[in-house]
Amino acid sequence: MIAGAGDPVPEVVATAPSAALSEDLVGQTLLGRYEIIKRLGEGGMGTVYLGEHKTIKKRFAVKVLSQEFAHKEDLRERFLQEARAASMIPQENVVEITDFGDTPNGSVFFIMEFLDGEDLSDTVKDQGQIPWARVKPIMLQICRALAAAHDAGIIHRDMKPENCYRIKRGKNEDFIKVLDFGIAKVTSDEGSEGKGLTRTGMIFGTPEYMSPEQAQGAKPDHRVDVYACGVIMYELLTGRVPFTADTFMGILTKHMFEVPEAPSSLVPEANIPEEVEAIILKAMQKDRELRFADMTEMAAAIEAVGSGAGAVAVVAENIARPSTGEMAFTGGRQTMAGVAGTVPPVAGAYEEPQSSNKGLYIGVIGGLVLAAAGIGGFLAFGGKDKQKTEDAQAQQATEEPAAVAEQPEDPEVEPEPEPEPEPEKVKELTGVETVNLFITTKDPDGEVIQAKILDPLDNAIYGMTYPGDEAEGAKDYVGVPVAKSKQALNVLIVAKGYESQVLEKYPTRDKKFEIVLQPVKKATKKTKKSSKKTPAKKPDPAKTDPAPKPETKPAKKKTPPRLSPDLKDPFGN
Ligand SMILES: Nc1ncnc2c1ncn2[C@@H]1O[C@H](COP(=O)(O)OP(=O)(O)OP(=O)(O)O)[C@@H](O)[C@H]1O
Repeated sequence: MIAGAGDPVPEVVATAPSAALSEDLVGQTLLGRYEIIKRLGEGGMGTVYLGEHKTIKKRFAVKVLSQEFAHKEDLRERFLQEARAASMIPQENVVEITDFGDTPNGSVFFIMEFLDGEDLSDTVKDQGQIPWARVKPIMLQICRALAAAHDAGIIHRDMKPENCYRIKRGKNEDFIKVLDFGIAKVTSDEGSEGKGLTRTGMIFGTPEYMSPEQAQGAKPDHRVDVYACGVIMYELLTGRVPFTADTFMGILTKHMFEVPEAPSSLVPEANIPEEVEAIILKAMQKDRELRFADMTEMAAAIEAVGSGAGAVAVVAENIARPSTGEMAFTGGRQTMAGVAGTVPPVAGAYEEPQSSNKGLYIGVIGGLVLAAAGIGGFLAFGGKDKQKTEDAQAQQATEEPAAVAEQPEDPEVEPEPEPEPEPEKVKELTGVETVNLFITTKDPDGEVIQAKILDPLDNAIYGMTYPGDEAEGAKDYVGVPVAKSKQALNVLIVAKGYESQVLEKYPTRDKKFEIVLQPVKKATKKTKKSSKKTPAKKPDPAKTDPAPKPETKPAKKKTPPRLSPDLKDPFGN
C-alpha cells in the first residue's frame, strides 16, 4: 500500500485496526441465489464467505467489500477491479470469477470459485523447503497463469505464496490457482491511470516480493511479476524469502541493493540444481532488462532444466548500497547512510553486463529516496511528509554517485552490524477497547527467550513477550494490550540475535500463542572474499559451479518463512 511522494496521506490505513467492521452476512442470501454459509477469512478490503448456490448446490467463495469502504466510490471501483481483472484471464490456473452484485446493505460482492486447499505460504510453513521435482510443476502453473494475465494486459503486482492457492484436482495435489488481483494493473486501461488507481510514483505490493523498481515507485510492467516469481521460487526451494529486515524500508532497501544469498549455499542439503539457481537469480536481477523478457521465457527455462540446455545467463550487476546495508527508518524519520562499495556479483553463469550500471546505480539512489518518501507518507499519517521528502531529496542532492561508486569494498573489514531498531515510543492505546495478546517466544530448542512486541508501522512498543523466568515476573504476566478489532493486526517480534517475525493476528479477544524464532545467520568471511575477487566476467567453462559454498553449514530441515505485513492500499492508491 503506500502513498507516493508528495501525495495526500490516506485518511485511514488498511492495516490499522478499525472500529467500523464489516457486517456479518452469514445466513443471508445474495441475489436470491447465493446462500452465505460461513466466514472463510478476512482481507484488507473485506470478508470472504463460503456460499452455496441455492439451486445447483455448488459451493462458491463470496468476497464482500467491508461496509466501512462501501460508500467510497474509488474503493468500490478498486474492489470490483479485482473481479474484472481476474475474469479477463480465462486460464485454468487463475481463480474464476463468475458473478457480482450489491449486498442488501449497500456494499458490493463478487462470486469466485471456492478453493478447497491452502495457499503456498501455509504449505511452506507446514512442510518447509519443497524439493525441485515438486516446485517445477508448481512454478510452471504460476508462470502460465501470469503469462495469460500479461497477454490480457494485466500485471498482478502482488505475487506471493499467499496468493497462490494449492488445491487437489484429480490426482494432482498441487494444482495451483492464482488469486487476489486486487491491485492488478490493467495496462491497456488508460482511464484507470487518470482515476488514480495505478499511478506512477505509488508503491504497491508486499515488501518481501517487491521488485526494485516497485520499491522505487517507478511505473511497473509485467517484469515485476517475473521478479516476484523469482522470489517465490527461492522461498519454495529454501523455505525462506531472500530478504528480511526489521522494517519495511529495510526489506525494500535489500531488494534494491543486495544480491540474495545463493539458494544452494543457503540449503546445500537440498541439492538445488545449478540451472534452477540461475533461473531464480535471473528472474531476480535488479535491472529488469536483465530478467526473463516474459513469463513464457521463464517457463521455458524451468521446463528445460535437466535437458542439457545449461544454465541461463545471470549478469553480475554492480549496485551501490548504503554502507550500513540498510536505511534506518524508525518512528517516521528516515536517515540515509552514505553509499559505499559494490554488491558482489551473483552466482550463476556470468556474462558482461549489457546495460549501463551507472544508470542503474543512479536510478536506484533516486529511487531509494522516492521510496523513503512514499513510506514516510504511509508511516507518519500526517502532513509532515512533504518536508521529510524535501529533506531526503536535499540529502540525495549532496550525494556524489560517481565518487562513491569507486570506493572499493575492503574484504577484511567486517560490515557494521545492522542496528536493532530502538523503539522511540510506547504504543498509544488510550480511548480504545483493548484485548491482551499473550505471546511466548522460544528458540528452536524450546527455550523461552523474551522479545519486544512492536508495531511494524512505527516501531512503537506494545510490550514484551512472556518472560518465562519467575524472577522476571512470569507469574504475573498477563500479556500485552492491543486495540480490539476484527481486522488483522500485524505485530513485529524482535529479539536480539534472532530473526524478527511479523505476526498477523485478529485481535478480536484475548489470545495466547507461541512462536519459534530462528537465530540470525552470520555472514561468513569466505563469502565476502569470494565476492570481492569475482569480477563480472564471462563464465570460465572449466568452472561449472560458480556459486560460492560455505565450508560447513548445518542442514536446515524446516525454516518457517517470515510472514509479511501486506502493504496494499485499498484507499484509492
Ligand atoms: N476463492 C477462495 N476460496 C477459498 N478461500 C478463499 C478464497 N479467496 C479467499 N479465501 C480465504 O479468505 C481469506 C481472505 O481473502 P482475501 O483475498 O480477502 O484476503 P487477503 O488476500 O489476505 O487480503 P487482501 O485482499 O488484503 O489482499 C484468505 O486468506 C483465504 O483464506
